[in-house]
Amino acid sequence: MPGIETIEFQGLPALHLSTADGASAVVTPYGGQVLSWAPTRGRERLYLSDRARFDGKSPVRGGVPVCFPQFSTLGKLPRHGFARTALWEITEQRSGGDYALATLQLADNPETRALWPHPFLLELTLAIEGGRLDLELEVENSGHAPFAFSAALHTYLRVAELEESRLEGLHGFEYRDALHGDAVRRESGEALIFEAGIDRVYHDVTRPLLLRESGRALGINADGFPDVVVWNPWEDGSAQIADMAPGDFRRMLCVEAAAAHQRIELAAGESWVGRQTLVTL
Ligand SMILES: O=P(O)(O)OC[C@H]1O[C@@H](O)[C@H](O)[C@@H](O)[C@@H]1O
Repeated sequence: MPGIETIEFQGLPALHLSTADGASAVVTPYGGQVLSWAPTRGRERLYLSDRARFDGKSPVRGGVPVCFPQFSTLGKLPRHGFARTALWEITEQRSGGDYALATLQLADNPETRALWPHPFLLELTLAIEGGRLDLELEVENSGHAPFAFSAALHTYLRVAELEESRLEGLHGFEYRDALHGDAVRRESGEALIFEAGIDRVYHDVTRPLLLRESGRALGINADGFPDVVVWNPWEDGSAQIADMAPGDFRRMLCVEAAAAHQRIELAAGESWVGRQTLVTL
């Protein structure tokens, strides 16, 4: 039956969204994290590690973790902030014949204020329709003083074979390369191909991206998020990652919509919105 169902996913509470034409997604309030997305007439498009921990404490390796209020180690908080390990609340569920949508919220609470002293409201909305997944992250400053944050939708895309995949659209953009001493360079390749680990923040990306694989392609568009992070740990990096099987680096590529290069300043009472859309082509 298409619509929205409450399910248990690896022991976590979750919503299963589906449409009459066969698209589906799973999201859990734990971390406000999308765990699965399959478009109409298509296979799963998100990577989720077989070794992911679903203990309600650890970050879940895969799907779309929400990084907030800190991207990576750009601050004093735990890596990628606290939103991905906090319990969010489901606030809206809606579906028609051809679409399904859910909204989850996370508000500041004693645990978040102990780490980061600001009142805020985060809202994640996911919507599926046909070959499309829309993710929207809204950040509201619900306090009386300004704050600054960095953030990302840390999307783990599933690929059949990374070495046969290419990412188009980043040509000409400046990036910071975390694997080469944070050197800042300009992308000179027409497409990124993957033959080694990669951990880059591309700045102010204004074009949609295209992930090409043999036999299929995925359009990746962002709005509001100025940056794109491209990450794959490769063989050496994944040896340090306990919750990922050794060969899995070939099956995933993170293409993240991020506000990482510069923090976003939000005045009291103001909101900011960032989106990432994935479309099968
Ligand atoms: O292992 P974590 O905390 O989920 O982070 C994974 C990766 O996330 C990426 O966004 C960062 O650019 C990488 O540096 C980091 O290693």
